[in-house]
Amino acid sequence: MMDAQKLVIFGTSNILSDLFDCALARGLQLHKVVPHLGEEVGERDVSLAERLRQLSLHCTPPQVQPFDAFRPEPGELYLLGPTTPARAALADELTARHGLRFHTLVHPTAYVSPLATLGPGVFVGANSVIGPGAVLAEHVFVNRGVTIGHDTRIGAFSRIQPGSNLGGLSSIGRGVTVGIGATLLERLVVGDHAFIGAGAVATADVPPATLVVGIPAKFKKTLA
Ligand SMILES: CC(=O)SCCNC(=O)CCNC(=O)[C@H](O)C(C)(C)COP(=O)(O)OP(=O)(O)OC[C@H]1O[C@@H](n2cnc3c(N)ncnc32)[C@H](O)[C@@H]1OP(=O)(O)O
Repeated sequence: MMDAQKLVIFGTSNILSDLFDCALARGLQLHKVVPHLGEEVGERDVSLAERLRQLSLHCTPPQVQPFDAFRPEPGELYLLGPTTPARAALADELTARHGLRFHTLVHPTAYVSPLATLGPGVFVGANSVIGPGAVLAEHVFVNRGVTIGHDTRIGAFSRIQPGSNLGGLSSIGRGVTVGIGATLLERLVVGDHAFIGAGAVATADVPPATLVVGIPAKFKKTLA
């Protein structure tokens, strides 16, 4: 029998359990978690230790390895743990140190058109649908229950939060966040590092590094 492929996750975030869930649903072995920067656990967050304790009730939890002790081993698959656009620096560091090639992880309940293209490091969560001709650049994070319309392109390190719907023929920049439950009409251009607030309906193009909120989505502030 072939050994299961071994998933290594770099950095932690509140989304870690979704990555565990998806990996298990895909039959991957949870091999290692390699924390990056010190973990900030807010009052309403769940710590890595607690996540691993909960996981150990179901399966063998991954080993936690310090960042500097990590060395690549054969049979490993690599994914980033944090979902903020700031994780671009982590990807760069791992590429520079170890020349890693990142895995593309898709939940088995997601539908990805065979005519779509997913870059390395992309995650697609449960029940999401990626339409034909869609192109997701490296490390795009698609949460649960998202739809991406046909021919829409999404730049590297963008994250699309649960239940949001993106129309077709749009161009979404790099490091963009689409908040939970937002809707973007078709044929839009969203600039790099823009933020579409939760529940917004974007009916027009969004300039780079701009927060828009509401229905229809309006300019709220320029982001640093
Ligand atoms: C599995 C999971 O849990 S995934 C979770 C995913 N989470 C999300 O998608 C959340 C996305 N976050 C948001 O939408 C947030 O509201 C943010 C990031 C836009 C808030 O940004 P901040 O810079 O903190 O804005 P702040 O809270 O200071 O609000 C600024 C103004 O915008 C308003 N505002 C903020 N968010 C929204 C929103 N989504 N819709 C309407 N108005 C909003 C605030 O009421 C405030 O208005 P005011 O100036 O009249 O007082």
